[in-house]
Amino acid sequence: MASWDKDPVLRVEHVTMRFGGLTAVKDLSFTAGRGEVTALIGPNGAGKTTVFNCITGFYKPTTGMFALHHRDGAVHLLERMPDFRIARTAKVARTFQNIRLFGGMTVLENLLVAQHTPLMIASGMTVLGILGLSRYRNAEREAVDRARYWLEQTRLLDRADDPAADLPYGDQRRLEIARAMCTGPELLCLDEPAAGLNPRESLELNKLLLGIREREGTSILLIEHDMSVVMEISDHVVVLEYGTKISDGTPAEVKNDPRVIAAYLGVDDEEVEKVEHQLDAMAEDAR
Ligand SMILES: Nc1ncnc2c1ncn2[C@@H]1O[C@H](COP(=O)(O)OP(=O)(O)OP(=O)(O)O)[C@@H](O)[C@H]1O
Repeated sequence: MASWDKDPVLRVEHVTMRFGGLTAVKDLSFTAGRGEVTALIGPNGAGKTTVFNCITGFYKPTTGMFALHHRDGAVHLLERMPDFRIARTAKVARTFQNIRLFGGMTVLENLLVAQHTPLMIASGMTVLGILGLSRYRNAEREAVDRARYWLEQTRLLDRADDPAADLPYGDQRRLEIARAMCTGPELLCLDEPAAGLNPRESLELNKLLLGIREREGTSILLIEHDMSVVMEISDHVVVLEYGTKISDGTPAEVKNDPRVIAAYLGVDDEEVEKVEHQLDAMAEDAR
């Protein structure tokens, strides 16, 4: 049994998402393992972002289930929860394909805003609480410490007081990851984190993500077009094409799967069908 099936953090079961007449995701099932990096890959328009948008509550799937398993055994059915509860209760954090920071706020402020909810809870939701309660002051100190920790991990500490919009592109991408990590997620969803990075920044991103997996034990689900990132850091790769899963396995298994090769080489549909027939015949022979 694959490691991701033994101890899953996320189980996606028979998910279909339709937009009017267009089926963006078709009967998709896969599992993401706890403490592992799972990559969701596929050509443009394959349905990857739609899956992310369903996981984080931006869309509700037409049918199907997303079960998020916490370490304490609690299971959250994401498709039944509003998006703020997916973030707060199920503890799923995400970054976006296009960076969405508060550009006018400082780098540090971006990380403190991300921790707004625990701070408000500590205040008892009252102004007096904010002014007087030691509980609030402790929570505030913890929020600053956590922000500082993630600024160190992402090598952004020296830019803490600069407006986020002033950071170079690669730094902004790392800040987005720091912001998501400040919420203490069970599952971190990253939408094309390597997009627009140069090779050096890409290597640095790999190190950061592997560090998050090793040190924090955070499970990561990743959409990525950069195959050097996918092959280097993933434990498990799921491949979509036209909304359907065409392959699912370790990076080495997926890389050598003729269906994946065909999908990525952009051969015409007839050719893909031919390869599929060959594969089916081989599977038949093997039985
Ligand atoms: N809100 C929407 N309304 C209608 N169609 C949509 C919507 N969102 C996505 N789609 C369609 O669903 C399909 C899958 O899109 P999606 O963005 O999920 O693909 P993707 O694999 O993330 O692509 P890319 O790699 O280019 O980001 C596409 O045909 C897209 O046009």
